[in-house]
Amino acid sequence: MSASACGGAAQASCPSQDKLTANLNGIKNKIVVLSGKGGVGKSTVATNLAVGLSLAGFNVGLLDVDVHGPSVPHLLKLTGVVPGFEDGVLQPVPWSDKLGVMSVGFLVESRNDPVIWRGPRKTGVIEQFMREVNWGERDFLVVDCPPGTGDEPLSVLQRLQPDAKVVVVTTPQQVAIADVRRSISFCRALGAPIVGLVENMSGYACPHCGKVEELFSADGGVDLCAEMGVPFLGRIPIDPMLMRDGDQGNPFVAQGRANPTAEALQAIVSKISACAKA
Ligand SMILES: Nc1ncnc2c1ncn2[C@@H]1O[C@H](COP(=O)(O)OP(=O)(O)OP(=O)(O)O)[C@@H](O)[C@H]1O
Repeated sequence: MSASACGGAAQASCPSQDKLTANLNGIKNKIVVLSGKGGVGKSTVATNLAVGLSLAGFNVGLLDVDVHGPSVPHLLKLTGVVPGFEDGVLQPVPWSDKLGVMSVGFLVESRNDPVIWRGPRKTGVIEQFMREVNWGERDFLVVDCPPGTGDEPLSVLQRLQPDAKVVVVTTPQQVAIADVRRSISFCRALGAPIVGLVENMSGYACPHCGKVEELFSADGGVDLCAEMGVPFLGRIPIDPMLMRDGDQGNPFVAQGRANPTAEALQAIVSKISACAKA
């Protein structure tokens, strides 16, 4: 089976869903970043994708629905920010004039408090995000999901239908691949088209010379794409600068570096923007 990015079947929406998604009507392209496995770099990919698209001139929203570990505020140096609330709707927090951000992390009072919410509460928060954030006119909404195929990705994909597309993130190891295979089946069961798969932490980028060395098994993501007919979007190496930038709240793609990691991220941004509805 061969695969190309951008594909996707439209599905009929229902009136109650139309009401729930009214504040999403001005968004041309919805990209959901997910993975069956935790810690593979979903937030890193989602944040750099959103920033990269905004730097390419697109008007972008970034929505973080990881209720248990919302990391987007930290990755963009926006921790402690309280979003505005006007006319009954939340206002995205501006990172720049081209990128607005909303995260469940903005609504949790303390960064040290655990979020102990059962499924319906989590689903309710996600539906509130869908319904009550004034996204306005955007070229893209990038959604960072928590790991797995549970309530949060299910709610997001159901609410964003019929036109959400998915970017799946994995690492090369078989233990991640097995979970990510389930994510692909999950998307297919929901009728959500997959733009492609990113193999993150694929090899190691030397901080001195930039050369990428294979560390563990390679090509797990490529093989999975071939097996399941999913487009391959690229490999991002383990790069200490990518981690350090994230820790410091400086998105890597905005630092103007020229190395294999920057090239890989830029290529992913270009592939996603090539699929954009104008
Ligand atoms: N290619 C990479 N090179 C180096 N560090 C990376 C890379 N990708 C991600 N990281 C680091 O790995 C850690 C986990 O990344 P991230 O939070 O993006 O994963 P996640 O999949 O969103 O996690 P979770 O499942 O907890 O939501 C972070 O410290 C991040 O900086």
